[in-house]
Amino acid sequence: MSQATVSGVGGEERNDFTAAESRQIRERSTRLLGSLLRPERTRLLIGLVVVVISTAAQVAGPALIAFGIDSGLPALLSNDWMPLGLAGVAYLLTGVVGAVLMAWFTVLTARISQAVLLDLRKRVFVQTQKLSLEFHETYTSGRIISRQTSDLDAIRELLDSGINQLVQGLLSMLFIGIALFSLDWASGVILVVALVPLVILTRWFQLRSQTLFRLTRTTSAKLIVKFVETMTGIRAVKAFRTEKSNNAEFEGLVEGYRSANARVIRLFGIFDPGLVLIGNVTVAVVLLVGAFRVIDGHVAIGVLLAAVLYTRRFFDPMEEMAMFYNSYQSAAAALEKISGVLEEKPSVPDPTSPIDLWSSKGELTFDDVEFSYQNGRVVLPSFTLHIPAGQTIALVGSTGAGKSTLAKLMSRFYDPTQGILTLDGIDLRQLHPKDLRRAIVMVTQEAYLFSGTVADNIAIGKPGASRDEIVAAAKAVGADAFIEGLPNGYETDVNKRGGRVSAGQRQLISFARAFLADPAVLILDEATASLDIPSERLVQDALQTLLSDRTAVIIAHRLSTVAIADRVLVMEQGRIIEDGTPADLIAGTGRFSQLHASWRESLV
Ligand SMILES: Nc1ncnc2c1ncn2[C@@H]1O[C@H](COP(=O)(O)OP(=O)(O)OP(=O)(O)O)[C@@H](O)[C@H]1O
Repeated sequence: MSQATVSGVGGEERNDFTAAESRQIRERSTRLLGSLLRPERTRLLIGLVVVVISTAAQVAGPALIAFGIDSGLPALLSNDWMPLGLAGVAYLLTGVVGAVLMAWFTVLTARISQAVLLDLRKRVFVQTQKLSLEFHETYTSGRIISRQTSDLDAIRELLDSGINQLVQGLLSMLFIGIALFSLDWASGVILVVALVPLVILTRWFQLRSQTLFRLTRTTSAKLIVKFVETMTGIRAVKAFRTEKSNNAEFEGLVEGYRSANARVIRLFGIFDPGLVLIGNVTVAVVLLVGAFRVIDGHVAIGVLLAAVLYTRRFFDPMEEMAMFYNSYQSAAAALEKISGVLEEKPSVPDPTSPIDLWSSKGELTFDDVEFSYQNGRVVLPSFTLHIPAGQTIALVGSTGAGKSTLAKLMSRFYDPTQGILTLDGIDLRQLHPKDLRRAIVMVTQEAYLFSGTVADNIAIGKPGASRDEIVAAAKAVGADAFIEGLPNGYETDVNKRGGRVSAGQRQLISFARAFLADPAVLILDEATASLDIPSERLVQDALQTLLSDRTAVIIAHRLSTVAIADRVLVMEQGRIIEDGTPADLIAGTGRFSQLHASWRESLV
């Protein structure tokens, strides 16, 4: 397998990585983690010092008890309260210091994790928005939602508690080991022996859980994808009554998720009691061996008590550390996926040294342009086309002919695979993105309205537009009348009940948006065939206003639109097979005159 297959989101669907590919993915995650943690390095350093002191203070407890019992009590019998008093004060002090520092550590790590998560969340949003349409057309919305939700949650879980517990756990085990060996080496040796079954059990758990956790993640991701897909396509679901089969499929997925989780729980069902058992047996052995040695006079009673307390405490973080492994696994997988998305390069990159175009005339030229999507099949074979400034072009052709593809090239959603596409003589790839967006606007079929008011939605065309400008734009395209009729006029929330607008009205709002943007080139995917006649007339009038004084390319679905065009391009299988004025083409005998005839028939 070539290395290139795992770059970006390429390896997401695979789990048969070679060693080199795994390394590549791991390095990518590590790089991302490094770049996220770098700004937090001062806090991290303080946090490390704080947790070391706080754990040491907490581990001091049993040793002080041993001192109190073995030295304090005998001294007290001879009326010397000093050693016991010292032990008591020290115990209290270490307790307080340990607690205060622990609180500080918790706050510090929470701050770090918040900062890291916020940074990551922003990066994912900025990146997914920056990625070209090509990425979004293949990477499903369910997957992109998973990146921003469940993946970030997995990382949050790890940062919020997992890492704290791991660091505290490891330090505590280390300090306890040292304390135990310095107090009573025999108990220390028993603890080391106990490490053997502990390591075996943990290793067994790790190996088993790795596959199982991966299974729970993939099954839960499938659930999300199915859910998002169904809800995005809810209209088609309702129209074709696919609820039943969707339910059945979803049930199957839920069952898969449940059984994966059940297997994880069963695994914990063996691991947890196993840990407790090893802990208890070790404590019993330490107590038993210690008791004999106390009787022999080798060990003081206080030391034995401390040894038992230490042994007990040694096992306390084990369960949490095993859980850490769980959250670490999900977080690592999440980070791998997120780093893949962040590594993706936009297929339509911004120019490195952009050319400014202050005011565009709107002249478009395709010079020997060829285009194929990622799969390599040539959709638009090499062609040359000149669109003079100010011309209104109707693009017609049967479905799949390549009309939308041509439109997507003009608005630079994609770049040509060969040849050059220029605006006023400048290669679109060289044009400053902000100038490009100002000069060329595409109104898509969906006429998408974002949450917010009608006014907000129109203002998208020109951020910061005044209310007068917004109303003027609405008036120009004939949208003013219906907007004034909405419950709150321009302030009506388009997503609230009562604010719902019809397809034609949505189209008008998007026209007002485009009018306000006032681009030199307007590209319009005209999908208004379903409108009723009055709405159609309204939209038609709006269109006339919208198109005047600019270059316009309309994917025309209606005869009335073609009539207002200066020029018609007929496309077939990616080629422009006819090019002329509507009148000339109708008079001819080509594809368009047939199309025109059948349109006419459909009107009578
Ligand atoms: N993202 C894509 N990846 C691969 N192939 C694509 C993609 N989008 C479109 N195509 C293919 O490109 C060809 C042209 O599609 P295009 O959408 O441009 O046609 P169209 O003329 O606009 O059709 P319609 O009128 O149905 O919208 C079709 O064969 C289609 O299958």
